Amino acid sequence: AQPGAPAPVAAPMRELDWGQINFLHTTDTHGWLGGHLQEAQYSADWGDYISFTEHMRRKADEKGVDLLVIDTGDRVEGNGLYDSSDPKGKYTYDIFREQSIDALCTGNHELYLADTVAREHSITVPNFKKNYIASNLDYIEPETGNQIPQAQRYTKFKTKNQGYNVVALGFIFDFDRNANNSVVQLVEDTLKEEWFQKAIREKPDLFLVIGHVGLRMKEFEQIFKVIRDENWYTPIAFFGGHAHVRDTRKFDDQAFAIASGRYFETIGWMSIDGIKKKNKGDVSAEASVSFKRRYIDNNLLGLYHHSGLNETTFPTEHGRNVTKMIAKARNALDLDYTYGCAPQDLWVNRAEYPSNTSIFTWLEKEVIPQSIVREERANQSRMAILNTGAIRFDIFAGAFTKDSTFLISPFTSKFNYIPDVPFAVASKVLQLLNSGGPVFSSSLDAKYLTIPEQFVPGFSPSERSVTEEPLVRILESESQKPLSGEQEPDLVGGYTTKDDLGEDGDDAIHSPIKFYQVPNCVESRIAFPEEGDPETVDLIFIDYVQPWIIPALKFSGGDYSNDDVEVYVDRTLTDVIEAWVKENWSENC
Ligand SMILES: O=c1ccn([C@@H]2O[C@H](COP(=O)(O)O)[C@@H](O)[C@H]2O)c(=O)[nH]1
Repeated sequence: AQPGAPAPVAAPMRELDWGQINFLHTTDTHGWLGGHLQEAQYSADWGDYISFTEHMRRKADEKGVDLLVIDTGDRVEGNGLYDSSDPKGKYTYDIFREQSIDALCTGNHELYLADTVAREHSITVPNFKKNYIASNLDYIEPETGNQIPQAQRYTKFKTKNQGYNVVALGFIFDFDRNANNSVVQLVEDTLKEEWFQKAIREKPDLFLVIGHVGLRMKEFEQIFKVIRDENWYTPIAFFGGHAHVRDTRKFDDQAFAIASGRYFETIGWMSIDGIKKKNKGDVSAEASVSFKRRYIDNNLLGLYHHSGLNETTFPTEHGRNVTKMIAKARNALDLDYTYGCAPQDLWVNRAEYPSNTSIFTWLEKEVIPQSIVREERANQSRMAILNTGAIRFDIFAGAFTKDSTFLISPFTSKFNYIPDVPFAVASKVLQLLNSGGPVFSSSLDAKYLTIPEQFVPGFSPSERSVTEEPLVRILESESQKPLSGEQEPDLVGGYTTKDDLGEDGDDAIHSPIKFYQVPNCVESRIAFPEEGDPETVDLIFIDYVQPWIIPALKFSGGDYSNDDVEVYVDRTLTDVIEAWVKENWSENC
């Protein structure tokens, strides 16, 4: 863990079930390689994960089974360690590559900006040359304009100890907001490609499908059907992500998918037993395969527990060195530099919106009205719209650092506007953005305005609960009682996941708390007349929302196009929040 990270408290634990093939999985780490410095439950860093993996690989060798390490993308955007350097990722690509990873793929965050796409192609792909898979993603070479696969389309390998033949595929969901030096092929079309049809006829002992794909999205289902039609009994292990939740989905008795949360809070564990090795010429034979899963809270006590080691025996030399690399990078970037002191916690979805503890209420009532202003139009009534997905993380009471600004909002979107929109038209926009529906084309689903945890309808984040109190504070106020006798233990708050395999997936047994739905967008009304409505307003919006704003205005009776849009404030939300905190929370903690 990083210097200054809070120490975790022991929780009652569920063990890891080992099988013939075992997997460790990360996804949507978004640059959190230093772990969580304000939450003890997730405070282990990438160096600790490397130590853990080394121990688990040794254990696998001792048991004569296999262990594969997977990462399913969105490694960038969301943490000062990645976002605050120039160029972005100056330190994180080198830190990430220290882990030995058997299969990895691209997420949508590696594709939003052309620079990020190019860095992925020139740094991460060669760093993991044999193991990086890009089944439906191409890169446009800047020198030639040629469209080439971002990486190999699939891999074939034999596992080290059990000698299983594996065919591995690596997908990104049908993402269409990628920069124009990348091409995402629809999954449905990829499945018809000749190479794919050949891959699914390789007759391996196991198909490994990794993807930056939410488990309840259509893409894994499409892939499952096509592989299963050709291979009636071959086990298929899916590793997904994107929705930022812990989840396991059953496709059939021999095909399961796991998603391992977000922000390096979770290390996913999947194990498979009962795989039948095919002899040459064998057709697929029915087998009784069992899949197990565990969501490991990423903290040192848990990692000691699962590796059977302790503070002295756990850190490996390699792991220790990577922990030092991270600390050095954090220092070089001055990530602990304090801009101010947050007087209270402000939650993304652990508090109701609107409320005094909602981060969106704070932005809507204080930050936006006080910050989003253009001098020459300061007296003009205005409405400013922000999508809730622009906010990625909570604010904890206490020091608000340079790092905090990027944890909350790492994006480079700025503020645009359309001047002098009739109020009668502009006032209908927010409701349309929040209700979604047929106003927007299918590729413009309004759910992509909100936080990823709400992407799946009816899949309430309240079922994926986290603590009511910041975990650090729980540690200070309570001691853990042993799980014995009549006494109910005081459980540390944390994830209490329900998935297709039941309610026993999390390694640490936690007490749950409530999560709340947040709207797709929020709106501030600024410089409005004291009485009555203005005739016209400046309609301001963070530029990510623009593709939805234009059809919403059309539907409301305003015939606007992208040509009517101008820059309002040429600063990112990250810059805006930083300036506001310096001005308003300037006292020391
Ligand atoms: O520039 C951006 C990019 C993304 N968002 C929001 O993030 C989600 C996607 O999150 P994942 O981490 O990829 O799951 C997107 O739907 C937007 O809500 C943004 O606001 N600005």
